[in-house]
Amino acid sequence: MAQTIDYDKIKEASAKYPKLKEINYTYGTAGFRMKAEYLESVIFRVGILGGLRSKKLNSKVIGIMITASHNPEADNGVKLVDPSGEMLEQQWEGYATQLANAQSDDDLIAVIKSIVSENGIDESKEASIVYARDTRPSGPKLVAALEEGIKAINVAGGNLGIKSTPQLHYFTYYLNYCEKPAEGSYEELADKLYYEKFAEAFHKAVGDNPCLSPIYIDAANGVGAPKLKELAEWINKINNNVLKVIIINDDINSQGKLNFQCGADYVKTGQKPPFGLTLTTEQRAASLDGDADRIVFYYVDENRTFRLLDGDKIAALAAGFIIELVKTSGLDINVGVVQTAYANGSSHAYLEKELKVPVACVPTGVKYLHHKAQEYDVGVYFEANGHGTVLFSPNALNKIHSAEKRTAEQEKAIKKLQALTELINQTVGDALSDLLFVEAILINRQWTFNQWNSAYTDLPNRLVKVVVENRQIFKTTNAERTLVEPKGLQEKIDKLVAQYKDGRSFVRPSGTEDVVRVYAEASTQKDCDELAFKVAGLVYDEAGGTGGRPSEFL
Ligand SMILES: CC(=O)N[C@H]1[C@@H](OP(=O)(O)O)O[C@H](CO)[C@@H](O)[C@@H]1O
Ligand SMILES: [Mg+2]
Repeated sequence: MAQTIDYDKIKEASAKYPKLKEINYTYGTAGFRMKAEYLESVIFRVGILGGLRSKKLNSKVIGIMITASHNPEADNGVKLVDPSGEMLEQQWEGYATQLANAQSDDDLIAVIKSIVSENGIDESKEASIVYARDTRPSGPKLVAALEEGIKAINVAGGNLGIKSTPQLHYFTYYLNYCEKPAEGSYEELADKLYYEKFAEAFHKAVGDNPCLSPIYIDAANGVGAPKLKELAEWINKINNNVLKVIIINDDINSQGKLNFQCGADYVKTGQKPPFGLTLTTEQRAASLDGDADRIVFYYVDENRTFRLLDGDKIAALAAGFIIELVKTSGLDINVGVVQTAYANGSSHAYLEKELKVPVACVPTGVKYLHHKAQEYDVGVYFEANGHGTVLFSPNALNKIHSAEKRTAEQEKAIKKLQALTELINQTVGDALSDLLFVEAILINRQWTFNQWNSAYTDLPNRLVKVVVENRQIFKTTNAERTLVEPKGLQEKIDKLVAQYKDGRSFVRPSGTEDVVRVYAEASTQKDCDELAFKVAGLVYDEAGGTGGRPSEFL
């Protein structure tokens, strides 16, 4: 197919997807995300942008995912994925915003032409895109808009159908950097290659250790339900019963249920089990989010206290296991952990003092964590909310996969490391891959959740939202832990924090919601709540709080 850009064709197609005048779109931390009915023109244009990006990168395949993750079912969103499976490069986020906001069809053409000229894009280059969607009812209509965009810019598009976000990331990477698949539809291949890879790696990582008790998985009534079911079947086809998952909240066809009173975000924020799950002390459970790229684990202890094993706990488990294997193997590989300011203070202290591993703190948003993690041979990164993965550098992969002349013990450790490099989805945080590697570590250690949890005790913490007139006036530094503006506010926060044992609090504008977030922790829940609501009250009173002062603010 000749793939030159036909601007008249784009203009004609664009007329069917006029921009909604009153809306100002921003490609934020998680791409474009809002009520689904506002997104058609945006997604049409994202199809065009994907074509331009592919042409710019010498015909490499670009991924596009239509999802709004843990948001309510009525929302939707879209994000682009670069050829290696990473998030879209930052400069192009700006182009995405410009394209989405072009008012008329002529403006749109002008923006496209400026992107072409700024980037020296060869318009005649071949280009291709693969795209997928989650289970939201608005998905098919938005896919149709995307396909119109892809057609308008005359590039090849491959529809993967319903997939988890990490599957789309992995398949995009696969098409660009692995053997080209010989036959079969992309929709089927994107499942098969994924299941095959992770099922085999899981068996390698588990070895012949005895398996654990069943784990209940709350799939948030999202795409994780069918995908995990198939993945588990694939795993148990190789060796029956090695992974026993009981999937709940698996109804992907029922209106309004997606992420409703269930899912990783609900459990993490509310510190309680999802709808449909009453836990006994023996039960192990985990929750995915709506597009299956986050996971948190939990159980109730012998006092019937709910215990959450969040992203910080996953990072500690993974780092501890990998460090031990690296030591035993005798390989010269460094390990580092990357967190954000939301990581619990106890987890930070445990990593630095007990595991003696370097810990970096970066601004919120997976792309910052991912990039920082690339600086280590093995970079473990997790947001407290359960989104994260482990990256092995080319240097580390080379050492792990070509180590020779070792003792039996070293050999065993190296084999485990090799298995982990395959078991972990290194393109992006992946709830299903994370589930498998957590289970593999626990199986190797023969640990209960309680043993995993005992590494350190979380400091009580509280996250509060404050609605303000203009969140753009909040400027931070020091990986978002210190406010620079509004001037003088940080000093006042510091004075409050100083009144509490183990007190810590910081304030930052959200990148995904029109609110300012206040985080606080302290040695008791009572102190921590008091600190959080005092800081929230301070922000409300001194920095343009609006919509009524919530009664709990102090
Ligand atoms: C405190 C918190 O959980 N923040 C979330 C949230 O970002 P905010 O910028 O805080 O709105 O959404 C991001 C995208 O999903 C996620 O990466 C991040 O961890
Ligand atoms: Mg998600």
